[in-house]
Amino acid sequence: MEDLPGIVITGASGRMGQMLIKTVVDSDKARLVGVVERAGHDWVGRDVGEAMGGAALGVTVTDQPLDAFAKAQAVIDFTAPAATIEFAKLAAQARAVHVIGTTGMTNEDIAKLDPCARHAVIVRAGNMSLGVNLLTVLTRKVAEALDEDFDIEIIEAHHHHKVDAPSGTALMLGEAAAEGRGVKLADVADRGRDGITGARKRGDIGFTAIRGGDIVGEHDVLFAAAGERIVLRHLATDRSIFARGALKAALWGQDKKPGQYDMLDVLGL
Ligand SMILES: NC(=O)C1=CN([C@@H]2O[C@H](COP(=O)(O)OP(=O)(O)OC[C@H]3O[C@@H](n4cnc5c(N)ncnc54)[C@H](O)[C@@H]3O)[C@@H](O)[C@H]2O)C=CC1
Ligand SMILES: O=C(O)C1=N[C@H](C(=O)O)C[C@H](O)C1
Repeated sequence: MEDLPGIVITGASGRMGQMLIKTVVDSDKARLVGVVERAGHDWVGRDVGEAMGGAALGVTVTDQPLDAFAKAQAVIDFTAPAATIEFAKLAAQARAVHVIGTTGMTNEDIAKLDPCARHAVIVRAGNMSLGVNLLTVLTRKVAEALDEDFDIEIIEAHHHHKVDAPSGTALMLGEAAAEGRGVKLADVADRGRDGITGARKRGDIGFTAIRGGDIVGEHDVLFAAAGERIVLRHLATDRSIFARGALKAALWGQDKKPGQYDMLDVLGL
């Protein structure tokens, strides 16, 4: 047990934090060595199992990430962009694999990961599930096969707590579609239609975000032409798919050279 990779979970009380804690505790391939919450959170100082409403796990929630990371082989981080950038610096200092599930990061945020990846392995993906990563491969292939007579639209739906749009997954799918078309997503993305928008521009990739209730995550990639439509769809019904993918990434990263990777690398897709 002692020689299994030690994992720290950040954002312990969050929807994904709690799912990740359960996934690591139930795994026979890793052990939970630390959990982090933001300073001032009422879980700090408590046993995380009890804070989650169950039996004690012998791991106390801390607001001192570096102390926790120093004891770990990997950090799994589904929090918020500003926190993730700080955690990347600390994970690099601790030489721990940093698995980043946080979405809503700007290009400037992402650039701040570059110096960290010189010292440690970073695996980052807007969606850690096998199904969505396979969908990105299919999306690229379909976009490659069709010309601009097919309008590409990405429609995503999430729970009403979600703070960023389009979702990280929608952007991954958009990148895949743009790659298939041989264009840059930044040049063709249409992300905010409202009012008199004018007719759709040929070649654009459109995004629509639905927010409501407890939807875990749904993504459609629509290829619409005159007389026919193709829809590629992924429906997530349980957050465990993201947590399992993140743990797989943390284990995969153990023997890799410092650098930035994604789930296509982890899954070999
Ligand atoms: N890549 C993927 O497969 C997936 C990514 N996500 C992303 O993960 C992120 C979190 O999602 P949820 O768990 O639903 O959100 P949430 O709001 O339930 O949890 C976020 C947690 O992070 C904590 N946090 C914020 N700042 C912190 C700091 N400085 N130090 C420590 N903890 C801090 C909050 O207190 C909270 O507990 C979002 O960006 C979401 O889009 C969610 C599901 C799957
Ligand atoms: O915030 C969420 O919940 C999710 N976020 C990720 C995203 O932005 O795509 C992944 C998943 O869809 C759930």
